[in-house]
Amino acid sequence: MTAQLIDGKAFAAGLRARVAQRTAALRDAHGVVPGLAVVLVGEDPASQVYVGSKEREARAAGFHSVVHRLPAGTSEEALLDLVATLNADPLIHGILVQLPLPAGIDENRVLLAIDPDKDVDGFHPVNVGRLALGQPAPVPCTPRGCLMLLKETLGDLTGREALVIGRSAIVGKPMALLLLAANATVTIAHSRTRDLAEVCRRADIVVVAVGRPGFVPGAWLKPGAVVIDVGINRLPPAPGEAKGRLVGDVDFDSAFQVAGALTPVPGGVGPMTIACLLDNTLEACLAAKGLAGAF
Ligand SMILES: Nc1nc(=O)c2c([nH]1)NC[C@@H]1CN(c3ccc(C(=O)N[C@@H](CCC(=O)O)C(=O)O)cc3)C=[N+]21
Repeated sequence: MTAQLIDGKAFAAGLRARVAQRTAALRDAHGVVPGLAVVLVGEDPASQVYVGSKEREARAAGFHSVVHRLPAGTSEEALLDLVATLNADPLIHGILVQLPLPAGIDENRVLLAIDPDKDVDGFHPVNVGRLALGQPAPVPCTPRGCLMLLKETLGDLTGREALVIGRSAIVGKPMALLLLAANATVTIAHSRTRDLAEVCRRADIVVVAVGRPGFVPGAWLKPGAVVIDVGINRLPPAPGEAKGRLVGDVDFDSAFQVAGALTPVPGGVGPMTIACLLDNTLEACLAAKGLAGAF
């Protein structure tokens, strides 16, 4: 038997529709419109595509959506000034500074400058701390989307053996905390882990976020495992192709033969990230207006 495909694209469309519905109800009842500001520094083509999608989908949900496109040579001070302006703007409830930032800009300093209440990425140290402590906080969009897909596929995660491969601040670490909060037994593996194939074979849930095409082969998986592929890797174009194919960190064809369920790339985790960003922005808006839980 081959794996069930986990349709992140369809799940994300449903989540966006619910956000749009709640946004319309909020506007009709209170005249309040969630505002999202996205800041993009430089001209990285992949970042341009993601930021374009965020802007389009925020508009489609009925948000006030603003994108600030700054040249690659922008100074750290100018970026910090923009963040301060957005922090003070009453029409903006969510601020996202697209990462990575160009060399020469201190990412940590910029993330620290964002008002934690407007930090819809959940990257501010205060929100990282809140997540670690189990306090309410905006949760990073990608791991949050992964958790939704896991719960949709498996239901209760209590007692499941979960393996997170990758220990980044934006995916691996928060993913492990979310799985722990959901009562899974969590292992975090990384580039120094010994015998990863053997560690992987024990896992009921595998979340892969390492940024290497096809890193996890089907042979590493426990038959029936649920596999979430966070990787988005653009392969070099094959002869006759204009653009290379997009592939994940999991070797799809071999994993498809062994896994119980598997997210595709594209159409898996990526669309969930943006849908969760919209949901986090709506929640930040509701909290700012004292309306949390009302819509
Ligand atoms: N502050 C910050 N927050 C982020 O959330 C953030 C960021 N910086 N920097 C870059 C990464 C990457 N990211 C993606 C979002 C959507 C897709 C997505 O929708 N992908 C589609 C395909 C897109 C395509 O065709 O290129 C899919 O997987 O189906 C991918 C990647 C958000 N990021």
